[in-house]
Amino acid sequence: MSVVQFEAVGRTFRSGGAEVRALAGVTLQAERGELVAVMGASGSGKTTLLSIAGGLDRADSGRVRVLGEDLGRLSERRLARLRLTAVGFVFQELNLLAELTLEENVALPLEGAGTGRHAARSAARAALARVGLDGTGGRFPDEVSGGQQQRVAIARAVVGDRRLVLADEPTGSLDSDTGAEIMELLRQLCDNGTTVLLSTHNPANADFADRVVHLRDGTLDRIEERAPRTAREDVR
Ligand SMILES: Nc1ncnc2c1ncn2[C@@H]1O[C@H](COP(=O)(O)OP(=O)(O)OP(=O)(O)O)[C@@H](O)[C@H]1O
Repeated sequence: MSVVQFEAVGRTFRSGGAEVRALAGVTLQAERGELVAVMGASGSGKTTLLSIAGGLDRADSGRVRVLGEDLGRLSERRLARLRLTAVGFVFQELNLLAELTLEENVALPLEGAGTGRHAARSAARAALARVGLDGTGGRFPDEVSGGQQQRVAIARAVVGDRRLVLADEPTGSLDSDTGAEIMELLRQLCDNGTTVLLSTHNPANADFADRVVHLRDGTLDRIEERAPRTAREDVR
């Protein structure tokens, strides 16, 4: 079973009298442990694709399956549940809450999904350890670097073993060395079984991908299969 499967997916926005076809007949898939990079010029449909994969927006044609669920058939309530339990989001803007500690920030999605406070905090500490921030849970976002803040955002996306991470330009606000460290981390998560769908303008990020999907004006231009930079031998 693919983690994400798009079959001829379309999405058209209407604002005023104008219509914008953000996606037109896009077919792609991502399997367990794969990092799939979505590339394309500004406005080519990358964010729309990620939003639909994460159930934040709905396709208006075609079929989208996530972890075997046909998103078009899910009620808003079940879609929200899937978002809370199986899917994590990472954005260019970190969206960490300044008044909460790192551990509290990471625990938030679990607490939102109904996990008790103690279990959520303990899962948050485990997620922080997975991103190389063991022991930093009591600090506040403004006490750590931008790269560390992005690691916290990734911990928040994977906490509780979410199987799909949707990352929209996650290195966009970082310098290139820190960006490469974040890509190494995403690659490592994939090698341990997470699936990452990443939108990026940066060809260096695509070097970490198993597959690169090129969008042009909402259509699939081509798909490249890649041998990713990190060795795959350590796949569990
Ligand atoms: N809510 C919306 N209402 C109207 N048009 C929209 C909406 N969301 C996206 N669009 C349009 O759909 C097209 C695709 O947008 P999208 O944000 O998916 O592109 P993108 O590849 O992510 O761009 P960028 O790299 O600049 O983030 C654009 O023409 C955009 O203006």
